[in-house]
Amino acid sequence: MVELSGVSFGYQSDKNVLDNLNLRMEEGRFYGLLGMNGSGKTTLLKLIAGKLFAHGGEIYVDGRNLRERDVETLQKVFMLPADFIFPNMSLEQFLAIYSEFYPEFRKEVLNDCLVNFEIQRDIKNLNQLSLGEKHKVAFSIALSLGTKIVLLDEAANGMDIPARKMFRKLLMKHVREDQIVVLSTHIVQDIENLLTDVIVLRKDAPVYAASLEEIASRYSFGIQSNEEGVLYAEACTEGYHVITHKQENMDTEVSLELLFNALIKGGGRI
Ligand SMILES: Nc1ncnc2c1ncn2[C@@H]1O[C@H](COP(=O)(O)OP(=O)(O)OP(=O)(O)O)[C@@H](O)[C@H]1O
Repeated sequence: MVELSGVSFGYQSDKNVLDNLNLRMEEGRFYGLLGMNGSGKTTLLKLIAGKLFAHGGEIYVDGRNLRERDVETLQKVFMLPADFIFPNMSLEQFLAIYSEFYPEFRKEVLNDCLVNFEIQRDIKNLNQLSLGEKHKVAFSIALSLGTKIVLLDEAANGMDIPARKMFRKLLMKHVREDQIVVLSTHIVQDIENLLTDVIVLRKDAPVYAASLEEIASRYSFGIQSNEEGVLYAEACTEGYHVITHKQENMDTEVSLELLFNALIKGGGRI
């Protein structure tokens, strides 16, 4: 389990990016991390990965305080940064260095991911791959390291449409029940049908965190001809896409995009 208790962090002393953040992430859950540009998604992932130190509050991974930086705890977490850079070396050389630190590394998972992405296993220089290929290989490595906590920062960026589909399939296939996945993205379609929970960072409002079950039990998502009784509405050709309090006779499939818009500009009713 990952627990953040009153976590604050700012790059400048007079301005916090994250302020008194409380969150809890559990095994077997898949968290979609959403937020506008600059809302602090990457910063949050870096804090959980132990790359940044919280200025206030504490972060616990399986009950161990991340401030201790003990190897056993750090081995449980892997973050794939959005701006990762591969060194000039072969895949084999790279794995020889990385897999050493991650005892749950599984070559079979890596091979399966690469085959499905149609990437040759024998990569002589990781740095000479195309952008999309780099993202496919980096994501394949991230999945194969088998860490308990997998943090993916906009990991499907640079992938074409079939690759994004494969990205979702591989996550479904290879993520274990005891893992926690947190994936930040601006493209909610990348994670719809995959995630179990949503975390939305908002610049001037507290973080919103809820499971999809909770959201579906509280709200109805549907189409109405008017804005009567809605918590949030967006005009569309058929009338309005709306969020209302849970209604028995309304479609309740959660629309992440509508929920996100409601949370960002909906006037605080959700
Ligand atoms: N190294 C840094 N030094 C100073 N400020 C930084 C640094 N990294 C990020 N920031 C600032 O912190 C804020 C949060 O940045 P962060 O990258 O966490 O946001 P984000 O939600 O991941 O954004 P995006 O969706 O654009 O990737 C931004 O205002 C950014 O300018």
